[in-house]
Amino acid sequence: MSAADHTASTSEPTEPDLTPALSEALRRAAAAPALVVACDYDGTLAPFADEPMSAFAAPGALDVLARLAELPGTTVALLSGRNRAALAQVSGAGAPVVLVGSHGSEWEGGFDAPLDDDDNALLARIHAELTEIASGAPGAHVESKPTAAVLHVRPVEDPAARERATARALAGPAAADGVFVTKGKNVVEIAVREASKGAALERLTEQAGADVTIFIGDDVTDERGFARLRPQDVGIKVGPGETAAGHRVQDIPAVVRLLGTLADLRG
Ligand SMILES: O=P(O)(O)OC[C@H]1O[C@H](O[C@H]2O[C@H](CO)[C@@H](O)[C@H](O)[C@H]2O)[C@H](O)[C@@H](O)[C@@H]1O
Repeated sequence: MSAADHTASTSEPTEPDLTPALSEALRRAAAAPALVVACDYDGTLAPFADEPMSAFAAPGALDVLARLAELPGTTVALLSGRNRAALAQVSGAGAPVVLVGSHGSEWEGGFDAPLDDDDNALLARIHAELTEIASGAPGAHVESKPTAAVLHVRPVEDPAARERATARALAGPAAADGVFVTKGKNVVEIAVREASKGAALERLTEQAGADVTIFIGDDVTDERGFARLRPQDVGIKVGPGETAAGHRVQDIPAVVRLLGTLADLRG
């Protein structure tokens, strides 16, 4: 059943935000001996902001994650496109919450495959080209990550300038050989290493020996995570848009309430 089907079948939800199917899935997950709860950060737990380091977690989000992470047999993870240091800083989250950055490729011990000289040279070139593109679109800026450079156009007021900058990035540095491109929400990210939230979820699931994994996300990059969930797992898409997730909630406050419901059921 698709997320749209679940959204449509809202006859008798037990919580205002939750369809009966999602309520039942949470009840089942809460009873699992080993549970992973993995959440995307931006757009899932934190409202968007023009300046990435000002995108703080929604009220109650960190408290409920910490509460879940204290429960026996429960692994809680933030699985973000951000680099790990930025994720830790902006979210304020830390152990026992597991932080996985750079779209699933950056763990506590760093990257599995660190960059070599050629990768670093390519990354520097991408960064320079994106910086030149950003200089032509007032408000645009470039975020540096260990394996990627990101053109941000959210603060660009003129929609035509925003479109132009995005198109230039896609036609220019994003079309180079050996790069991996992610077009997210008002961002074009160009990486020199491939990363997948799907592979990261599988690793979290295996490490924890999880009977059930819950993954919550809002962006296109999260679709690679939803696509790799097992039948017994629970994928939850936040907000509108096509998705491979089996369930959907409307917005960030609904995510915080849902996590609270899960903690109550499991606690
Ligand atoms: O996987 P996520 O945790 O959702 O991270 C995805 C990207 O999030 C950040 O960009 C997004 O949030 C910014 C702050 O609100 C916003 O300005 C931008 O428009 C959004 O796309 C982050 O800066 C990126 O590095 C992440 O890849």
